[in-house]
Amino acid sequence: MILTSGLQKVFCAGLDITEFYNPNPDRLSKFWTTLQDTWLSLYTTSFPTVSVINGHSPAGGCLFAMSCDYRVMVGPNYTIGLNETKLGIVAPKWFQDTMVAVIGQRKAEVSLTTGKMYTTDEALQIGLIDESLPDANSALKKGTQFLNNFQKISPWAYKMTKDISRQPTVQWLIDNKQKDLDFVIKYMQSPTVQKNLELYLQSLKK
Ligand SMILES: CCCCCCCC/C=C\C=C\CC(=O)SCCNC(=O)CCNC(=O)[C@H](O)C(C)(C)COP(=O)(O)OP(=O)(O)OC[C@H]1O[C@@H](n2cnc3c(N)ncnc32)[C@H](O)[C@@H]1OP(=O)(O)O
Repeated sequence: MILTSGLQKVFCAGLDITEFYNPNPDRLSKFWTTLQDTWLSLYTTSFPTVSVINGHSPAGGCLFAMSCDYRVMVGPNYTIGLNETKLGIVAPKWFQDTMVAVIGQRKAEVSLTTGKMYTTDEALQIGLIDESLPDANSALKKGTQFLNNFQKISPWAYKMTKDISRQPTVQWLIDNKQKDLDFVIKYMQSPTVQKNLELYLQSLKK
């Protein structure tokens, strides 16, 4: 499966920040549970996945890209990263662990604490993406070539290998789904977090 965007310059703008601003707890609960379930499904697919990152990919966009098996990004003008600290919020543990699995503990810590958005070249250098291509068509071709590798791999061997590799992060969320949800709902009601989100939303307006 190839995950890509039909938009001109945005792969995924991340989660809809307006869902966190002045949230209705019931609605936020459904929103966050849907996110948890979507991520669990994407991170544990029984088939190979590639993200063809054909535009900017902040926060939740970066999470979805990192959850695929391989990342091909169009360069040099787009950016990718977990920028939550720039919004004055904290990337949840499972977001962080997904990044650690891709780029390693040290680089992930620097990336997460600074909320850095990496250009395509920088992302390639730190291993956040696997390949950089100059346009969307060649990126799609590269992504397809990667998937073709699996024609000669046993689906069972593929899935078991991926499960072993991703199990700790997956299991943590399965075991802590409700705790994670309760924390997000409480956290999003904090006046400080709300103020940070208000300022960030204002900064996005043109
Ligand atoms: C101890 C443990 C703690 C655990 C607590 C857990 C709590 C964590 C919870 C949340 C985690 C959230 C993760 C996220 O994904 S947050 C979202 C992060 N996203 C961003 O920062 C992206 C911001 N957007 C941009 O940078 C740009 O819009 C860009 C994607 C680069 C596209 O640029 P451009 O094409 O120029 O688009 P515009 O700027 O014109 O945007 C158009 C309008 O859309 C609005 N917008 C953009 N992104 C978002 C978004 N993610 N959510 C809501 N709204 C968004 C933007 O304001 C424009 O609005 P308008 O047309 O009204 O002006």
